Amino acid sequence: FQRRYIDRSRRSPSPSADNEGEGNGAGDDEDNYVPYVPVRERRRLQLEAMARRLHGLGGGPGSGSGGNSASVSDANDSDGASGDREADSPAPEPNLTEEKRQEGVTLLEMQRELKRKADDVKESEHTKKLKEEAVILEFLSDKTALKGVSELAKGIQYSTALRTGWRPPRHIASMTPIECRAIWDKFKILVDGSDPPPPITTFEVNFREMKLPHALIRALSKKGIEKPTPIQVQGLSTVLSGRDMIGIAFTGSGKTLVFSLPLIMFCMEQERNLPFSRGEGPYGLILCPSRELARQTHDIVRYYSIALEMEGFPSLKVAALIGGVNAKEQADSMKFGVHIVVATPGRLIDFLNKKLRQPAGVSPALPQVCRYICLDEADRVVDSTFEEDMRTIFSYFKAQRQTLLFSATMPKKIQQFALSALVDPVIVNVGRAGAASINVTQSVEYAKAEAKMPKLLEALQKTPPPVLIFAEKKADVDAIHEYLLIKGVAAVSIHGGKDQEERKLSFDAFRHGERDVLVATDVASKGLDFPNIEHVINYDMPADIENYVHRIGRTGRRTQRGLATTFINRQVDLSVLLDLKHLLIEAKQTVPDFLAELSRGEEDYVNIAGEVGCSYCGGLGHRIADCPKLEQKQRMAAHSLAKGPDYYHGTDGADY
Ligand SMILES: Nc1ncnc2c1ncn2[C@@H]1O[C@H](COP(=O)(O)OP(=O)(O)OP(=O)(O)O)[C@@H](O)[C@H]1O
Repeated sequence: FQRRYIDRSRRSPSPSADNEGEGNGAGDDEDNYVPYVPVRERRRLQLEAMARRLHGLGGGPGSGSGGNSASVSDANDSDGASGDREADSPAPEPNLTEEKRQEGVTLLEMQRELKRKADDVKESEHTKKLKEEAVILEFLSDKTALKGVSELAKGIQYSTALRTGWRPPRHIASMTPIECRAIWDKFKILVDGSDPPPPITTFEVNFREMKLPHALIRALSKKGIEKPTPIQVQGLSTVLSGRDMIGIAFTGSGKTLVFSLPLIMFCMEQERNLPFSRGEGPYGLILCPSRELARQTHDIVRYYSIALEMEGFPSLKVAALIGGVNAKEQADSMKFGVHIVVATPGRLIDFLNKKLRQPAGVSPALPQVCRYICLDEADRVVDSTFEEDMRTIFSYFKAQRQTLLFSATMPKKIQQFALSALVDPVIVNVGRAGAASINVTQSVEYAKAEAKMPKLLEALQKTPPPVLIFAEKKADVDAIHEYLLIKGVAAVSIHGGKDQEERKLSFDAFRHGERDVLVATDVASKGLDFPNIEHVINYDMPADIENYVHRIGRTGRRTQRGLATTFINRQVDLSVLLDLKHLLIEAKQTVPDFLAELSRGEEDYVNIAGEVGCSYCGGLGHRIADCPKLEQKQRMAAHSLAKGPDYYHGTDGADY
């Protein structure tokens, strides 16, 4: 299994991989066969030989038994990486050792000197690698800013964040930096950016802390929401203060409320001051990568705004612009003014480009008055729609707005892309961007293609329903769905090839517990919050590790625990498997032997000076220079140049 992967690797194998993957050359020349000696053993033999040589020379300072044993134990104590290098580097020549010995240098000192040199080499290699990566990243970043056309034309550069009427209560605002840091440390929150607003640790009922209305606190309470999660502790005060923000936190950790609640509060304030009239709005725009997620977010925003309206607050109009649904009806719903629009990017662009017939009175340039834009699952939105589409959307803005990006996975590349749209942002991290939720137990099983279906039935026995099954291809989703129905399992399915009505029916049946199993492509992997999913089964490993993180994040939400089972086999790309291996290690999960054995020497560069993994896709098992996703994207971009701009559209990724 391992050999196959090493053979399929696009990179030239490392010397150690050559040794391990001797299948290629084995038998070519049996006379030349040299048995493999493990590194630790080689190092021990070398040290023994050196010690013998020193004994043979009659001893001296540091060469007595005490000196030797100190050298050996010191070498054994050193970490594996440096040990490997020492073992691979040639042993000191006997005459050199003798020379040094005569200079009074002990074996221990020589050993330390060798280690220091090896570390220096390693450090300069790492610095070089980091510089190379910065150049690649720089090369990949398009210099066209994510801004409105008029801003670009007039050279407008905003330097301060928008101001809102919200202020933290005095006892919170007066917290010292040390007090803030203590809260961040307690909740494991990393905050970056100038002068971040203070964290707030409770949704205090009597207006004192987050200053949310009682009606909203009650509506939260009805959903079992009493205390803020870590991303809410820092995120809500940041957004309520009007600051731009990048919010990164585990799947199921409550990011949706961080951008929804402040937006509702801002719209209430607007509506109170100057009610929206016919054709006006929206004030806020939320972009989602899939229709189902857009619908879910729309429903959440409606739930809280209706709860407020029932208690005497102004009525807010919330509209959805979602592909696959009657466009005229959607446009009509905005006729009388709209406060908040939740959209998928494709339908929004059609709307902005006036491809859709708009009823009289509806503003053709939607974001003209828009002061708030949020990209939920931001990396997925940008990834699936392309940066160009984002530029189109941003080009319609006419004034400064508050810009927010949220996701559980947010590679550096995406953060860099977004920076031109952000003004003095605050970056809030709870856990590493791209880390899997710690509430999910991850199990990885080897399954040959033909054994997957029976194994699926076995996996379904592991937990009670509801269970989500993911597959990469639409055809596989259909095949699994049919198989499960034949076996008597109450299953439904969704993918990008089904019409919207069918998708909605399946989705609702599963959400309301009328069906036990939902089989889906990645359209259902991002952001969807089905209640109490017990088990996520990956019928196949997704082509990129971020999708894996999103898929398994459909279970283990809030504080619940969940199980994820993933089938892998030799068809999976080596890079993706290495990403998976390191993700499992990071999450302290059991790594099966067949995965643990896979290696191409990546351990040495998974973490370079604190920079972990690939800055393009976030995978932990490779660096940007070896990123399979980047490679594929560039190949596809070359194709699309030949085929025209619509080449990508219509896939499950671009779920318009
Ligand atoms: N403070 C809270 N206490 C308890 N439950 C909460 C809290 N905040 C949100 N929730 C609930 O947690 C669930 C997950 O929230 P949400 O969908 O916002 O997560 P997310 O971080 O956006 O996940 P994903 O990355 O998958 O999109 C929802 O059911 C939500 O109602």
